[in-house]
Amino acid sequence: MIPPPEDDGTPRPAPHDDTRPPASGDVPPLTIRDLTVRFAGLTALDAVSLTVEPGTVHAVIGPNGAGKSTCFNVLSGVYRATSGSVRFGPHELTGMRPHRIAELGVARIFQNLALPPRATVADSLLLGRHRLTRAGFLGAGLRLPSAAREDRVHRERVREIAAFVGIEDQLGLPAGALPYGQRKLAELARALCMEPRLLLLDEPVAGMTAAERRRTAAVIAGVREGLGISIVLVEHDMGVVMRLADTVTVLDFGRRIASGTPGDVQNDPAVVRAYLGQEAAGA
Ligand SMILES: Nc1ncnc2c1ncn2[C@@H]1O[C@H](COP(=O)(O)OP(=O)(O)OP(=O)(O)O)[C@@H](O)[C@H]1O
Repeated sequence: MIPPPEDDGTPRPAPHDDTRPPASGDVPPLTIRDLTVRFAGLTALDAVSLTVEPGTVHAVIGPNGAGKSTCFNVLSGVYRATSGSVRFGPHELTGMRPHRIAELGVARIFQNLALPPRATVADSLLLGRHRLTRAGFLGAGLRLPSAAREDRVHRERVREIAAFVGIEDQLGLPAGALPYGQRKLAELARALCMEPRLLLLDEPVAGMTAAERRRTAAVIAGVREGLGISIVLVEHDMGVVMRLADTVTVLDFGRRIASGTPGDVQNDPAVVRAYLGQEAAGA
């Protein structure tokens, strides 16, 4: 059972059960080489390279329009690369369909809310476990004892993950009835229900209150430390980036302009110029 996280502490997930693949130790590097994406004359990503080491948090930051979402869309199979390569261990992800990428253990949460609003949070989280279900449609339909047993195990795991994220009391509610911040936490929980090896987080704290931001950051830190999975984080909140990231890659106009520890990139003159340029443009 996962203990509910302390508000100011780092939550820790439970040990593995037999319905999910071991994450830690089974996480390959994500290697992006010379990734280029063009849209009708506009180069959204220009020969970007980066490596996400197993079990680390790698933040991708940059001013508006820098190419962060485009990068995520290629990683999750939504966009096709014009050229370059994205490897997750032995698998080349470019050209793969989104569901095949998901089957490799790559889970994404979106910038905008994506949970079905009328389904209960519990049902949405159970759907996240679809890839791990062995009984299949027929076994579940025939109410075989093995299917019932498996269903119980999955429901228990959903409850553990919900408690870990701090939404256990909301499991019976429709997702649409939850306040915005809790809905985003429910999305994070759904992604964790896939037992991913690589988690793509697209602005996970955008629109949240300060307390929800702290909670989400603690959950993400707990996921990294407890499960050992890799996380790619796109986030505008620099406090969250600085707290969570092991490595930061900075994009500007589709190009990688810096990469290193949070401390390194924070003081990099090219990064300061890129962000000052954005402020000047917005002024
Ligand atoms: N489907 C598309 N068709 C045409 N242009 C696109 C498409 N998707 C992104 N772009 C363009 O690619 C560039 C990079 O956009 P992208 O959304 O990746 O930036 P971003 O760093 O995620 O920005 P933000 O922080 O505002 O979300 C922008 O100029 C954008 O207009």
